[in-house]
Amino acid sequence: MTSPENVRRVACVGAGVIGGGWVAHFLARGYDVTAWDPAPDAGRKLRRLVDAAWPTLISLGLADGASPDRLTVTDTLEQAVSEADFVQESAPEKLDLKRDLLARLDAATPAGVVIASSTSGYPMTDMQTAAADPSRLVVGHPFNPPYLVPLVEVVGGEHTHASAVAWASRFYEIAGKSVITMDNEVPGFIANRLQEALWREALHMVANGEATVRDIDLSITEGPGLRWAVMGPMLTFALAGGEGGMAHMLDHFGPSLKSPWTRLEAPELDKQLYDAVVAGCDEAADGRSIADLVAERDRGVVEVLRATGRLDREGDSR
Ligand SMILES: NC(=O)C1=CN([C@@H]2O[C@H](COP(=O)(O)OP(=O)(O)OC[C@H]3O[C@@H](n4cnc5c(N)ncnc54)[C@H](O)[C@@H]3O)[C@@H](O)[C@H]2O)C=CC1
Ligand SMILES: C[N+](C)(C)CC(=O)CC(=O)[O-]
Repeated sequence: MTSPENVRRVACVGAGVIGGGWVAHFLARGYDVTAWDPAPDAGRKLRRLVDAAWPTLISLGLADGASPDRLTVTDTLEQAVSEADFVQESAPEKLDLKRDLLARLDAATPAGVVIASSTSGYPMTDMQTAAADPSRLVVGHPFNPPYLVPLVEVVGGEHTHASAVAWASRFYEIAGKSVITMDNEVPGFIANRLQEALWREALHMVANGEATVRDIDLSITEGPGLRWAVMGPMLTFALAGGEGGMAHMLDHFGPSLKSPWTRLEAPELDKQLYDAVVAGCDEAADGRSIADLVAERDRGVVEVLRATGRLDREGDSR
């Protein structure tokens, strides 16, 4: 098995929003990247995504020798993975598709090479059932866009070997990511479980006419979101306790946790709610295209990373 330090070639299978973002990230980190996606126009879309991200990646600093020319889009899945030192799967979030694809990847990838899935929430135990060698299959859950947002959540399944989880965590670190390695398959991992709780409440408020899509977004970008880029919800709330810190915060506000501030069931995603959320986002976009919004988001994330000193962290360059 190649050590994480000696990885040269990464295969990305599935090259949409997240697979394409992974491709841009690994190219910027100086890897050779092979990519495969069954969609007829996938290669063209992928190169467009990489080209759009590249100026930002240059401004952040590329690894020695990094170049978009080191991307090869292959005609088959087998060609993409046959010489890979690591495989990142980013196909659609459908359990049966992931099961079949991971089994196919396992059959085509050289023995011992770790294969990671970008899944947003399926436990690896449920996805690895059809693979001949499930021991090398891990979840490597990224955040959009993977070339800018550092976090990856790594966890194995029941049949994953601990060494594959450790290998993937180390590799992602060398490749410039911030890694949370999980010992157990917590539903939704950590960050998505938190995000989904917030999202569920947001949908309830839109469905009940309690808040507009714009109100929801402003409530985060002008409020808690500003603090969360600096400190997480725990330390942020510790400061709500003043000199008494978290202990005073819990004494003061802990009992109100029992107040009915939250609705625990997910709302029905019926047509009315669907249409309200889509129309609200169109209105919030205010004529900006998705490409405009991606560029605006990327500029903002880079500024936040700079302002919070995250760009010069140890381990960020290889
Ligand atoms: N979009 C997001 O914000 C995030 C998505 N993810 C996860 O990443 C994965 C991919 O999601 P997206 O990139 O958003 O979806 P997407 O729809 O943008 O891209 C999926 C790509 O997979 C390709 N594809 C279809 N069938 C395939 C197959 N059998 N084998 C390989 N590729 C196939 C499609 O042609 C498409 O290009 C999912 O597991 C998702 O949960 C994880 C973090 C964030
Ligand atoms: C929307 N999503 C559930 C696919 C988001 C993620 O999984 C992570 C992210 O980028 O926020």
